[in-house]
Amino acid sequence: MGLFDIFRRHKKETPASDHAASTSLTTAASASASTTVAASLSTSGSTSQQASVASASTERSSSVSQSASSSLSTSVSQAAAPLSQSSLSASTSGLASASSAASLSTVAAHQSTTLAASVSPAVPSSELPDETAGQAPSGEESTTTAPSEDQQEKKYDRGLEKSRTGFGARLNRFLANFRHVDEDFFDDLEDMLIESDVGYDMAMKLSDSLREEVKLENAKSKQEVSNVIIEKMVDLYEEAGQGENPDLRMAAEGPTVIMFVGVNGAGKTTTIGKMAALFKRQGKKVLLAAADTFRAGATEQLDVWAQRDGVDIVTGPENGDPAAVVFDAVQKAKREDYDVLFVDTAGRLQNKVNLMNELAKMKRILTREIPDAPHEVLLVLDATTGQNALNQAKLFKQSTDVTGIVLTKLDGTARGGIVFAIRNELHLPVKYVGLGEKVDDLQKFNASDFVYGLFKGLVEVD
Ligand SMILES: Nc1nc2c(ncn2[C@@H]2O[C@H](COP(=O)(O)OP(=O)(O)OP(=O)(O)O)[C@@H](O)[C@H]2O)c(=O)[nH]1
Repeated sequence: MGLFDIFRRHKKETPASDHAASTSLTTAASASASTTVAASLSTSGSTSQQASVASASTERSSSVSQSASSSLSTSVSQAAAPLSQSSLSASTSGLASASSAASLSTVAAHQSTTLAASVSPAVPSSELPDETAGQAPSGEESTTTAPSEDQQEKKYDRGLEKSRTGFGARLNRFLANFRHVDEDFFDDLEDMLIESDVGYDMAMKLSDSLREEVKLENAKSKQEVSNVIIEKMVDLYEEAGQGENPDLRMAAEGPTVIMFVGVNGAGKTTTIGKMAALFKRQGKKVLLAAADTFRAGATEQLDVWAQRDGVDIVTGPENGDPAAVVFDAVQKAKREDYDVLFVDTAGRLQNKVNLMNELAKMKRILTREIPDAPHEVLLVLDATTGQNALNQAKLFKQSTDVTGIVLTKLDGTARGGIVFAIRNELHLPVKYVGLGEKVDDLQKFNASDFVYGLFKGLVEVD
């Protein structure tokens, strides 16, 4: 479907005067994702001291993963504490984080931990302790009442407000200076697109194909040029998305297993909390696996969500073997007929190699226990980190079979162009977007509605 078909469809569905409030959305109820920092996956900034520590930790971890994978049981010995955090540092500024990470976080208790992963029963939210504030999701609403379709639509519209106004304002500024189509026009267009986070590659492709198009369509007025730009963007976006499946792949029978990966602070835990609430509301029996045993407080944070959502959780001791938690969780999911198992993973280990080894180990366990699991490996990316998020995604994609993206904090960025860059450069479907910190702030992603939301008001349709 071309751009103008999308706009005509929306126009037909919605009275023109009411357009602003009505980005017709898919009604996938919500749950959501979220926050913070961007992580730079790189070894840059690491000192030689770190480098040697990092390599020591790599060796250590690979021997651990080998022994653990050959005889996987809940009791696994492993290197617990981080040796060096240089490679996977979480922050929007790679250098800042690399240097803070440069202080070698110590040592590493090479502990042997017998992991008796514990299973917490769900606790009614009325019985939640007050001290959950702070770690807990900030949403106040009950997870059992689904928001109405109308509320959902408004939320989606509000969540995209920044991107829409930011993108629109940039395009408008650009067009305000428009005199005629010449080389300066294309240079400015490329700058504008790169600023909007559509990615260098997409900006160049777009500018190249516009050269032809503007001539062909004989576009002269601002509105004509604007329409051609937007229509071309949508065409390229749709082309790059051929064959993508925007839906979650569910198991034909038995538990569906969904693994969440991504750097610290991208919003994995929050997304799981939101998605668990969503599935619970749909009547599914949901189990969470707290396999981020490395970050202090990560298990507690997920536990708070489990209690709040009224779903069960499998946890292990801090610094314990995450693979053991996964093993216990998948066993429980099979034995007790859970519909969905969500696996939270660490965003940062000693280094990138260790992180990827850990993820691979967890996947092996899941596949051994349920042959087509994990059914999804969702990479959680923080939209506010722009190109940094894209670079992380490339690294994760190289080392893990990522099947889709959850793009969080879309409410916090004025540069929604990242959605174009993800599709164009990664060829991975964005399956859900996080539009806030609350439990209902997760939306199933609909590409044409997103595009409509970005450009409405900028396109004139007959
Ligand atoms: N505004 C906004 N905030 C979000 C969204 N998703 C998550 N957050 C916030 O982002 C912060 C980090 O989220 P987490 O879920 O802890 O991130 P994580 O990836 O699990 O981080 P680690 O547990 O450290 O690996 C929290 O403060 C969330 O409330 C979103 O869609 N919008």
